[in-house]
This record gives sequence, C-alpha cells and structure tokens, in this order.
Amino acid sequence: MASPRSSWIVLGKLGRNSLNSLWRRKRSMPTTRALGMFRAMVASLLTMLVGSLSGRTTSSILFFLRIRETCQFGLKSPASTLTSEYARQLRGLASKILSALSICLGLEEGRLEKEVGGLEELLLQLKINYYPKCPQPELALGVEAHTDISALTFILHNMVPGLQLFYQGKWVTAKCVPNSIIMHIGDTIEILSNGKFKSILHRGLVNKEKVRISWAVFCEPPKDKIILKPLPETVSETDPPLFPPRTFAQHIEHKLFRKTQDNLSN
Ligand SMILES: O=C(O)CCC(=O)C(=O)O
Ligand SMILES: [Fe+2]
Repeated sequence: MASPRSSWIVLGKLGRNSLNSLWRRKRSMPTTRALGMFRAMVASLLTMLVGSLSGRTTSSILFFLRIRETCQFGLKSPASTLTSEYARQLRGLASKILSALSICLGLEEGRLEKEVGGLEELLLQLKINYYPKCPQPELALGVEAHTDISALTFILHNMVPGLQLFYQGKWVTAKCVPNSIIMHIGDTIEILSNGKFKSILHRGLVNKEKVRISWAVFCEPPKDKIILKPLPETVSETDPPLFPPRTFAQHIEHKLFRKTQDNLSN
C-alpha cells in the first residue's frame, strides 16, 4: 500500500489540481454534473471568502468527491492512479476492520460487511477539509462537534493538530502520528451493534499558525436499499434495541431534523 505519507501528498495534489482539471474536463462531462460540481466549489470558496472578510475564521469543505467518480473523470495525472489505488487499498482495510468488529460482536466474520452493503454497495466518498490559519483559534471552530454517519471513516491529514475527540467528558486532541491513518467508527456501526461500538463525537479546530488540511474517506451503506437496525444478536431482554429501524437516508434526515430542533430551542 502507498504509505499514508505518500497518499496525503498525492491527495494534496488532487486538492490543488482538481479545480483546474475539472475546469479543463468540464466540456466532456454531462452538463448537470459539471454544473453541480462547479456550484459546490463556488459555494465552498465563497464560504472561505465570507469567513475571512467578516473576520470570522471558518473551516471550509473545499472539495467533495466520490472516489469512483474521481476515477471516472480520468484525471490524467499520477494523482488519479494513486487515488484509485488508495481507494482500493482502503476498501480492503475496511473489510478487514469490519471482520474484526464482527468477531468482537460474536458474529460471523463477514457479517458486518454484508450488513453495510458488501463489496458492491458500500460507497467510499472523499471529503477534503481545509482549515485556514486563524489568529484567534479560540474564537473559531473549524468543523463543529458531530458524529460521522458512515460505517467507518478513514482520515489522513497534513500533521497539523486540530482533530479533537470527546472522551470521558473532555475534548482530547488527537496526536499526530507520522505514517498513520485515523479511523472512526460511525453511526452505522453504532446502530448495527446496538451501541456496543460507539460513534465517536469529534470536531476539527483551526490552528493559529498553520493551515490544516484533512482528507476524510467515508465508507457508507447505500442510501435506501438497507434498513439499519440493531442486529438481532446484539439485542436481548436486558439489552433492548436502542435505535429504531431506518434507512441510511432516513437516518441522515433524522439527524438533520434533530439538529434543526436543537438550534431552534437554543
Ligand atoms: O479534519 C478532521 O480531522 C476531521 C474532519 C471531520 O470530522 C469530518 O470531515 O467529518
Ligand atoms: Fe467527522
């Protein structure tokens, strides 16, 4: 496997070159998709601009891509080959981790993998987070506290601290360990395991001196095909189901609705 270090260099290049490449290839793409991508990028850049003009330093999602689409765009650069290789390797890693988690739950090895859609349906999505430098980091928040909706999330970053995890009632800054990859368990696994594995609450902070960039790959089940609910083996009389059955799409909707309600009541 390409080492995490070489992978983030490559992904960094992808982040920098993607606007140009997409512009160049825009004509050969279906118009609606090209427009969609373009709008998303303009929105991200505007967020950055408004943030810096108003003195409010925000983090920006600079880019949001499906890895499979990246490959289909056929970006003719070493980034395209390495990015798809990175996706392929991550997919293998996800399988191994899902096997280990299944065994921990007393399930058959391939069970969780099957429950999240198997090889065919599990979707890998890449999101690049760009955190601008901020002279007063205590007044700004990059990515607000959340849990990931994914089954698993894999993160590489440019070795600038900023990721924090809510652990034992406190925010703890994740160490920057060279040549390592960060993995989160997301809501999907929390639901299937009936809360035996926790989807970790985390956030991203801006840094006073350095730009921070992170590349997060979310491994997600299909939106509508699968009903997510605690697996029967994880439920008992003393361990009743903690989550109602919902598709992934319904789970996202439920989270957004809850967030809106929370905001309204604050
Ligand atoms: O920037 C990071 O390290 C984490 C970002 C994150 O939590 C996310 O994109 O969901
Ligand atoms: Fe996250």
